Amino acid sequence: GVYYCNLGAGTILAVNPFQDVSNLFDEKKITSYHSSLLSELSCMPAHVFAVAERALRNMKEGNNQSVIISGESGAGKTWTVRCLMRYLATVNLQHAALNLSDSFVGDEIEHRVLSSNPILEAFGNAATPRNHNSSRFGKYIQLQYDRCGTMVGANLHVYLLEKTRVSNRDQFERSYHIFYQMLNGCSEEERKEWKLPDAERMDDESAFEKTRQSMMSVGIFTEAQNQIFTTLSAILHLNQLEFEGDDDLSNPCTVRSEFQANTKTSAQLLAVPINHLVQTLTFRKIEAGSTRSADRRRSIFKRPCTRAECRARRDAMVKCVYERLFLWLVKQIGNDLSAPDKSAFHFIGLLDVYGFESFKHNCLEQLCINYANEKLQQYYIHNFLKLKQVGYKTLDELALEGVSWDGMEINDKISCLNALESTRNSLFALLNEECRLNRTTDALQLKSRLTDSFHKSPYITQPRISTETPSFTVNHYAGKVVYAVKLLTVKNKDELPLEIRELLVDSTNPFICNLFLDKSPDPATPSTKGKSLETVLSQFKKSLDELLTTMSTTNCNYIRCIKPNMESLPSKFDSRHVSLYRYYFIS
Ligand SMILES: Nc1ncnc2c1ncn2[C@@H]1O[C@H](COP(=O)(O)OP(=O)(O)OP(=O)(O)O)[C@@H](O)[C@H]1O
Repeated sequence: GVYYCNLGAGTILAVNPFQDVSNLFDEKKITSYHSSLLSELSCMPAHVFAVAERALRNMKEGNNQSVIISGESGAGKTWTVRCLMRYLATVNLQHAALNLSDSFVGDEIEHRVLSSNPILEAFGNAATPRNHNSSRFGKYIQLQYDRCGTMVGANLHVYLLEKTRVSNRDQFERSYHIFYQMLNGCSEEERKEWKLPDAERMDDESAFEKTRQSMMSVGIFTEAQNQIFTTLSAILHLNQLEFEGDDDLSNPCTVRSEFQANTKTSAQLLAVPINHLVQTLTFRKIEAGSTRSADRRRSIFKRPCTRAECRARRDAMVKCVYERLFLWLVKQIGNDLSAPDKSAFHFIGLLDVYGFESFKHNCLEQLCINYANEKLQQYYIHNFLKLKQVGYKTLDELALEGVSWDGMEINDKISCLNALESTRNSLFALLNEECRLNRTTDALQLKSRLTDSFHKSPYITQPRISTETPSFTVNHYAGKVVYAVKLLTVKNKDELPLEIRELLVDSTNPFICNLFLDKSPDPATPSTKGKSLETVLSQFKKSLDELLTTMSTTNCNYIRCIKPNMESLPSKFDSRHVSLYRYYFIS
C-alpha cells in the first residue's frame, strides 16, 4: 500500500497503483499537506502533494520551480501532472479567497487551467498497446503567480506531436481520441453536417461532451468548435482516398472511383475546388531553369505523381492539417490562460515528456523522444550530483524509507548525447546535412554514410542481429535502440509540398486558410542565407535547449514514475520488470 518513496535530492519515486486507492488523493489529504508546518512537511510520507506543497512554498520565497515527471509509457506521468495541477488549483482557491488578493477577480483561473487537460488529452493522446491514454506530445506548463503567491495564469509549451499517427498506425494502435469521441458523441444533425458515417456508439460518447465543455471553459465557443470538427471530418475523408494509375506514368493516377464521394466531401469540408484538390494530390509542380527571379528562362510544369507519391501527398496533407489544428488549439488555450499584463512574478513549471521508447520499428519520432530523455537524464544527473555535493544524505534518506542500496554508479553513457547532437561529427549533423544537400539518397546509401562516419563511435553502431531493412543502433543510456534508416531524411525534412499549402491558403473557409497563413516557416524551409536548414531535428533540439535554459533558472523537483508491471494490472509488482537501480538512474 505504499506508492511513494523519497529518494532525496528533490526526487520521489511514484508507483502506479493501476486502481483507485481510497483517500490517496482526496481533499483531506490536500488539507493535511497544505496545513502542515514546514518542520512537519519534511517528515510527512512521500507524496505527489508533498512535492507540490514544497514547490509552492519555495516559489513563495521567490524561487521559480520546476517539477520534472518522467517514466516509461503508462507509468503515470499524465495522472501525476493532473494531481499536481488539482492540488495547486485547490489550494490556490483557498489562498485567493482568504487573502482577497488584488488579482482575485473570481474568474476561476484554476478551473480554466484544469480544463486545458481534457482538451489536450483528446487531441494529443491516443490508445497504444502500452497505455490506453498515451500522451503523444511533450508538455511544459508554467503556472504563473503574482507577488502575493496567488495563481494568475499559465503558459503552455508543447513539444513534437506524433502526427504520423493520424495517417498511419501499427496494428493495435489508435489515432487521437478526438476522432473516436466525435464519431461516437456527435448528434445526428452534426453527423449530417460533418458528413460522418454512422458509427456504433461506444465508450467515448460522454468524453466528447466533456471535451466540448472544456473548450467552452477556455473560450473556444460553438462556432470555433464547429470549425474544428469540420476540419477533423475533412481529415477522416481525406484519409480514405486511394489512387489508381500506372507507375510508369503513361496513365496518370486518379482517385479510385469508389472514393469519389470522399473526395467531394473532403473538398466541401475544406472549402476548396474539387478539381484543384485532385490536381494537388496527383500532380507535382516542377520548376526548371534558373531560380533567379530576373531569369526569364525559368519555367514551371506539372508532372504526374506515382501512386506512392499520391499517397505520400495525401498523408502529408492530413498530418499537416492535424498538426496545425493542434497548434492552433494550444495557442487558443495559451491566450485564454495567460496572466494579465505584469501580474505574473513567479512560476511553477510542470514537465511531462514522453518516456524512453524502443519498438520493433523505430524511426525519427523515437529518435527525438529518446534524445529528449537522454538530455533530461543528463540534466537530472548533473543536478543530482550538484545537490549531493552540497550535503544531501541520499543514501540515509533511502534507508529511512526502508530501501537498501548497495552502491551507485553514475551512468557514463551520457556522452551518447554528444554523438547525437554536437555541432560536428554527430548523428544529427549528418542527418541535417542530408536534408540540406537535398540529394536523392536511398536508405542503403545513407546507411553506408552512417557506417563510414561512426565506425569508431561506441554509441552509434551496427545492429548485432541483421535486420530486414537498413538500420543502425544507438547505444542510449537506457538501452540499445535499433532505428530504421528508411524515411529518416524525408521525416527530418518534413516538407509540405508547396501546392498543398497553396491549396489550403486559397480555401474560402477563413478558419482553414488561417491555419496555413502563419508566418513561421515550415521545417525544411531554407533560411534567408540559404545555408542552414530548419529540420525537425534542429527545431526539436532548439526547443529542448530553450526548455533546459528556462529550467536551469528554477529549483527542480523530480517525480520518477514506475510502472509496476507490463500488463497495467493493480496489485502486481513484477520485480523483473522493475529494477530500482534501472529507474533510479535510467528512464
Ligand atoms: N495514481 C494513480 N492511481 C490510479 N490509477 C493510475 C494512477 N496513475 C496512473 N494510473 C492509471 O495508469 C494509466 C496510465 O497512466 P498515464 O496515462 O498517466 O501514464 P503516462 O506515464 O502518462 O503514459 P504515456 O507516456 O504513455 O503518456 C492511467 O490511465 C490510469 O488508468
